Amino acid sequence: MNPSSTTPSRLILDDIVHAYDGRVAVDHVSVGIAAGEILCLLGPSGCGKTTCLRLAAGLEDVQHGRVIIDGRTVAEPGRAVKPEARGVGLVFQDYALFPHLTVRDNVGFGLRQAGAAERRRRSEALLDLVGLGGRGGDYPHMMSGGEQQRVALARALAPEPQVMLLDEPFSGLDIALRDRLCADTLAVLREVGAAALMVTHDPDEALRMGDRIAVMNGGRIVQAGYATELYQAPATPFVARLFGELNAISLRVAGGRVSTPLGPLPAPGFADGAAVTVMIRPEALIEDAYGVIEAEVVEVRALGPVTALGIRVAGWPGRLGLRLGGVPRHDRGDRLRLTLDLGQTFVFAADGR
Ligand SMILES: Nc1ncnc2c1ncn2[C@@H]1O[C@H](COP(=O)(O)OP(=O)(O)OP(=O)(O)O)[C@@H](O)[C@H]1O
Repeated sequence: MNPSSTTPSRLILDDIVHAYDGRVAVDHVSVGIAAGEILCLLGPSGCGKTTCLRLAAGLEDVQHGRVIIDGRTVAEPGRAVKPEARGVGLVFQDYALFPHLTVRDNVGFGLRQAGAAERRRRSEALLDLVGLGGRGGDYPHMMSGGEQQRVALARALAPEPQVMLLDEPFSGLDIALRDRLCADTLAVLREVGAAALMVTHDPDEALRMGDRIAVMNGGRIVQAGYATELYQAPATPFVARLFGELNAISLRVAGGRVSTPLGPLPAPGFADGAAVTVMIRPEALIEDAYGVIEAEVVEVRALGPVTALGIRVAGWPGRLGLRLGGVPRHDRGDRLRLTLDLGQTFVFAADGR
């Protein structure tokens, strides 16, 4: 992502390279996040996400590149503004609350300059904001894990940071609680208008939380953009697979297209004879009484809101995955007619990753 693009960025990581013991963990990463915007760094374990966050927070010294907050360089090789002087709020998974302080005092911890009355007023207001109004007198051990995480969020927001850094803030929570906390956090971040950088390995969480998503792999950003861009136009098979397993087949291009057992697909930009991997999302296969693709159902799995079918189509090696909304309406052995949604099919160079 180009940090000098249209909206002024409140937080910029500019050409960050970082190595541990000579092994590169972050490789020329640049991101810019505007006020009121949430950018999710999404990628598998070990791809360098947390290192980026730690560099932005000042918990790690910058070896190459710069961290810029509100136009001010806060870290570059050999020079670093202290973490507490960066105006940054941190919500790290293991950023424990102080057990001997009440929830209210935990939230007010970063407001020591304010008078006692003001500190109390602001702590209570923040607890209201995260849905914990009236719980200020409790101690952390009296709260559930999700409630403690909301307290941690309120504590991070208390000094009204211009920048929020969140590292897997919802991991380890059950789905219902995670969804609620995601929504709460989103609302709070929007209200305070901070620039937020959030790390997650969970694509659902990134889609839910991120205004934009930067996908990392092997220390690099492989694609960055709006969620719809990543979903509809993945730059690599890796990005395509992030949002669910795909049906894949290896073929060769002929006459600007590739002939698949599901019909021909355009293959612009590929030379004749080029080896390609065709990837088709399960949701690209649409049940259609007039469809030209004939399939046989070989597997039916009810997944709650959707049903996953395994189907066979003449010429396709193995089975294809397909998803239909709702409870199962098919049995093994049923025959289906399908149409292919070309918007959810992708042609990548065979050696692409
Ligand atoms: N303090 C350290 N010393 C040595 N190597 C480290 C250190 N911290 C991270 N690494 C290595 O750097 C790479 C990137 O780690 P990082 O924690 O940034 O990745 P991540 O994407 O956040 O992973 P996870 O989701 O598992 O936390 C990994 O290979 C990791 O083992």
